[in-house]
Amino acid sequence: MKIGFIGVGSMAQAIIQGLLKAKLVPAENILIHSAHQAHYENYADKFGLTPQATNLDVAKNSDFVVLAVVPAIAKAVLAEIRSALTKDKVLVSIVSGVSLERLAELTNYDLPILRTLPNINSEFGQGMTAVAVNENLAGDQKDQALSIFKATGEISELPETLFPVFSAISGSTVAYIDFFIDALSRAGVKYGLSKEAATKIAAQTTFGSADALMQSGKTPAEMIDKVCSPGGDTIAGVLAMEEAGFLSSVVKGIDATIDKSTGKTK
Ligand SMILES: NC(=O)C1=CN([C@@H]2O[C@H](COP(=O)(O)OP(=O)(O)OC[C@H]3O[C@@H](n4cnc5c(N)ncnc54)[C@H](O)[C@@H]3O)[C@@H](O)[C@H]2O)C=CC1
Ligand SMILES: O=C(O)[C@@H]1CCC=N1
Repeated sequence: MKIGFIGVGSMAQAIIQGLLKAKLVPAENILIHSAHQAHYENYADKFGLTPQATNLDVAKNSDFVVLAVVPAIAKAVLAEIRSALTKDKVLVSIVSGVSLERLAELTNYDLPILRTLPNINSEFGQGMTAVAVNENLAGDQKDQALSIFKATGEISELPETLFPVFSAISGSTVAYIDFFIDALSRAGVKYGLSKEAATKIAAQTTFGSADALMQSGKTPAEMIDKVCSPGGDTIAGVLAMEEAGFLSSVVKGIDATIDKSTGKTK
């Protein structure tokens, strides 16, 4: 099983590192090409991957061709590799906002296609990836395609209509959680902690809270209630955060993310 990456930016590197840690395939079975020769050749050299001179070579020599470029150039790159995309290969897209129908239109209608929306936590095996397949992808070929993302975390098969909201509360939310951790850490610095100590405390607390929530099977509201002692400190903090607009600020951020990914805003 050879997995080729077209584009070796932040997201492709996270998936590649996750695959290497999971040992899904030998490193040399990962083929890469991107816009910057010095970068992709050094990266391939460092991790034992196989560099390819062109996007077309990646497509010709891989069983799974992962399109990992920004949405604006997806069309041009697909035109470049279209002739090599035969139906014994699977096109795997991680590109935000490009539908299965559009991917088929830009390639060949008999091509097996997996559309995904991963997140950057794939690097450490803690990814969360939405997946949707077209009618040409089934059986072993589908299982193998999904195994790429199962190796780097959890997957969720979703209708494409829900991809924008998934992308907002997962792909983009990695940044929003870090934004929250940074805000907590700055509050810690305000009261005398070093930035390093405050960040570690805030990050471990975020990690532990997510883990406890999932292990307990309780709702977030139930977990909040367990921490809010009657007449205590936490309820005072929750009310002050809400007075400052915590909930509506988060939802407005998600609204803006969805509007951007669906082309409602520039
Ligand atoms: N960064 C993230 O957390 C996530 C990103 N995505 C999607 O992943 C895709 C890539 O995003 P990032 O990795 O963040 O962007 P990036 O800018 O870090 O990476 C883009 C890569 O494409 C390469 N590239 C540019 N022109 C090329 C060409 N003509 N042929 C081959 N390679 C070319 C660049 O050299 C670079 O390696 C986007 O479509 C984005 O929607 C999806 C989910 C999460
Ligand atoms: O910011 C972006 O456009 C991509 C899509 C989801 C996460 N990063």
